[in-house]
Amino acid sequence: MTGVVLLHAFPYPTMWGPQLEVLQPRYPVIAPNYMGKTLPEAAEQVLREMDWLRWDKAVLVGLSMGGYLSFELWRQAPERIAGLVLADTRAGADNPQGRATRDQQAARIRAEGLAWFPEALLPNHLGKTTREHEAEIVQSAAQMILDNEPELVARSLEALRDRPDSTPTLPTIAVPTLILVGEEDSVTPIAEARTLYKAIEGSQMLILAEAGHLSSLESPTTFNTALLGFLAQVLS
Ligand SMILES: O=C(O)CC1=CCC(=O)O1
Repeated sequence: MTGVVLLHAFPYPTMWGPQLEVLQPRYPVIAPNYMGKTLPEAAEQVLREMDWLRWDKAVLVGLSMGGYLSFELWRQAPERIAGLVLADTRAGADNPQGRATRDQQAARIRAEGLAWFPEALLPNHLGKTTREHEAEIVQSAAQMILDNEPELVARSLEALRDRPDSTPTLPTIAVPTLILVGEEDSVTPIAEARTLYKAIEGSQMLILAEAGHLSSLESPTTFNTALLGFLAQVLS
């Protein structure tokens, strides 16, 4: 059997509500929470869940950190992957400044908890349109951050810091791939999506209007239409 695995962004393990709503009546689908795990550990967790469900393959839908994990899964078990949706993500590793910021943030979370973290993340993670006009989405994203166990957030920052450069992985990807990016994504902007599109042979790419980095939350209708269209192609 082939299912759909939704791989969340950091630190939003419960972000897939709008997608689960449309997918659950149509496809076998899971949305694992891998906060606190390294990417290799998270990949092992996903493969174990697929084994338990007796899925031989899955379409992976990875947003941001979920995209980083999709690359890791492709390296570990390409034979288990039927297709990829890479949303608002990038192939490159952190630069030294990015790694230092992860360390500072992890140390502050361990010292102070998470109360300060939504204000640090959301101005970048949400697009201008959402921040100015969608107070409910802003509030819900903030609550998702606060609902985490602080130590798991700190460990995930270390996992992000330590992820490898996936650029050499891109040309090896040989399954149908859809690349999505919010037009207002300032974290992994359109140029990053184009890099993926150019390096993954046969991939498709779509820019989502009025969405930022968390495009599945910010523009769920457009995101879901693109996702369902892709799944209909791959799983028919
Ligand atoms: O911090 C990054 O590398 C980009 C990012 C934002 C959310 C996420 O999952 O990763």
